[in-house]
Amino acid sequence: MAVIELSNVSRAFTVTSRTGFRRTRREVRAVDGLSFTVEPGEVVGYIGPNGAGKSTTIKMLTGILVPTGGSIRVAGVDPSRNRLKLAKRIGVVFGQRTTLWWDLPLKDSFAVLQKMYDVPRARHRENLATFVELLDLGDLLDVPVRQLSLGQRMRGDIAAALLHDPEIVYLDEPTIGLDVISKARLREFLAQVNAERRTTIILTTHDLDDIEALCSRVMIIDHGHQIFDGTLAHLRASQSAPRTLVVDLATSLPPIEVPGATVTKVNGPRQHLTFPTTTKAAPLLAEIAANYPLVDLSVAEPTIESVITQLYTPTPTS
Ligand SMILES: Nc1ncnc2c1ncn2[C@@H]1O[C@H](COP(=O)(O)OP(=O)(O)OP(=O)(O)O)[C@@H](O)[C@H]1O
Repeated sequence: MAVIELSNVSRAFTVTSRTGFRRTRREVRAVDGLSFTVEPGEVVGYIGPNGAGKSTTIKMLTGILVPTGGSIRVAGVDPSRNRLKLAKRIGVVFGQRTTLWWDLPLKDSFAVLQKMYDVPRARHRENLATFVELLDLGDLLDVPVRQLSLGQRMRGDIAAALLHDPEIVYLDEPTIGLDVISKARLREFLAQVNAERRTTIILTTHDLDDIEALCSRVMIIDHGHQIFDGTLAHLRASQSAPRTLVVDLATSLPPIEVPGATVTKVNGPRQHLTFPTTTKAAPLLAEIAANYPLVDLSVAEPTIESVITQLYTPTPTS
């Protein structure tokens, strides 16, 4: 049974602007007729350009915002009507701000959370020991949160969001501002939590490496509408972003001529060619090998960035 269910959900805001002495009011539809379900244990990447409606969706899923239309059920309840009840079953991390107590040492924040969520002491101890080890928090427990670096604080925030064994976790930009090693460790940790605890994860991020590392499913939203829902492989296949062929020749030559492909860069004996995803690579390779002194070659799939950029870019109408 689905753990998250949205049916035709909308959320509008009234925005007032002033020009001279005139005040005008207009309606912004942050989320507009959104429907989807999420099954227990799924890791869903929820992505979209700035202002697409991601945070508004997450706020409705936690019950902070009430939809102006449609219905939502999270863990079997309406979030806005059962906010406190639901709080025990979900965890939330907002990368841009902390939910920890600024002046308290990390361990005291964790102790407050144990009381707030009424977590049995033995379970709390067990979870804390696991997260301290996996997130390398041992040396940080006595440090006041305000003295932690961004990466250290984020690890603390993630532990805090998981200590009460939530079934669902919403992560909003959890890797923002972290260095590559911290990002990789955090992704590993989240994958482990998902695998071992079957925690459902909804991940909002602008870092597509997070999505590639963690998400079995990606949902893309733009202007409040869902524009894609499927696997990364489907997403790649759904768009016609070109593939790249990198060819190493025995000698430097002017751009080679290969029907169906276009040379985009010449770098000494190395030439880069692009060709549509609909074209098969093998005949191109045969053509090059037959006509040029080929030494080595590789085919690069379109990056997920290029696929998504193409998806966000409206096609010009003629
Ligand atoms: N409280 C509010 N009052 C008025 N408009 C709002 C409010 N909250 C969001 N909006 C508008 O709703 C739209 C969607 O905003 P939202 O914050 O959900 O986008 P987002 O996808 O999370 O963007 P970002 O990636 O920049 O965080 C935007 O046009 C935003 O200006």
